[in-house]
Amino acid sequence: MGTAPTAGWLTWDPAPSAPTLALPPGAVDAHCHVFGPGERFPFAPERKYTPTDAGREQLFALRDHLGIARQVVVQATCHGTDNRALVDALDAADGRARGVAAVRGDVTDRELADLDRAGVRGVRFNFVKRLVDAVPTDELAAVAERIAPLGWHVVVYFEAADLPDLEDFLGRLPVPVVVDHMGRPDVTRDPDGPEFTRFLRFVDRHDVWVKVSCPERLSVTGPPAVGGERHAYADVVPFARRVVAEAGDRVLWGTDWPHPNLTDHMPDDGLLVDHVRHVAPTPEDRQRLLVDNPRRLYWPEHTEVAP
Ligand SMILES: O=C(O)/C=C(\C=C(/O)C(=O)O)C(=O)O
Repeated sequence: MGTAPTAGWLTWDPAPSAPTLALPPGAVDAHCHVFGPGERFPFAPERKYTPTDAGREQLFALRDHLGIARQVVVQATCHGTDNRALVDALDAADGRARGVAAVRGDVTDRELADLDRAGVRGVRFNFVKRLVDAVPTDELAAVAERIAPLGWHVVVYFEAADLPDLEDFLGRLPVPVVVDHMGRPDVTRDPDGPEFTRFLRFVDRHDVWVKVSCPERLSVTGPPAVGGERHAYADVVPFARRVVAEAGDRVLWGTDWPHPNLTDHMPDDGLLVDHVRHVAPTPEDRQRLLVDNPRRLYWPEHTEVAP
């Protein structure tokens, strides 16, 4: 695979609007990535897409533009298990970022210790077939056993149809589990229907954490018309509202910047912040979603909200 971006790649919005929602002090973007830059941090040979560069400087600029205090940088599959770009961003963030890395079963204890020192607090198990080749679950289980003493957790990314085959395995992991993008529900179905109810039953049974992120990936109705009112992705809201209502002390939110692999539009990150108003309608909901929950998971040493 060459170094040119994947054909038709939609790159991130260099000039997002200013949110109209003022975020609470200490708000955390709990799901974002860095891509390269490729000349410093080459993309993995085994990757299934090649993005445009999206480096730490742009990531931090977005943080400041949106009124966010801290970020959780999640290793993207385009970098495979080469976590150097992630660690570089953590090193430059002056304590305002934590990381979720990608590792295989042959990771050494020294490598895990170095990642922990850099600010990594979890590993990501990606089950989305268009992104990665499958890793044997016994290898993943062994990784989970080895990160447990570090106090880390596992972030998982899967399609809704994969849940029946994964829930027993995920439920047995000896560490907290965090699900990306609500497990990618089909938002054309009933948010109170059997599919999403099964997901929330899994969340409840195993105290699973859930990111109410990526409405732009899940929505069928899409963003507002240009110049329209700023209520975007209305079809995703009932699903996210259920998660906030039923697992409010284990929900997280993130921008998913720089938004890899979108095909029909690139979201305005300012709109994604405003979308939170509809997902977490009260200030108490937003305090848990944006400040208290991510602090408990990523900055437990902070007893007070640091500015
Ligand atoms: O950024 C996301 O969380 C979603 C996607 C990509 C990845 O997670 C990744 O490459 O690591 C996707 O749906 O293509």
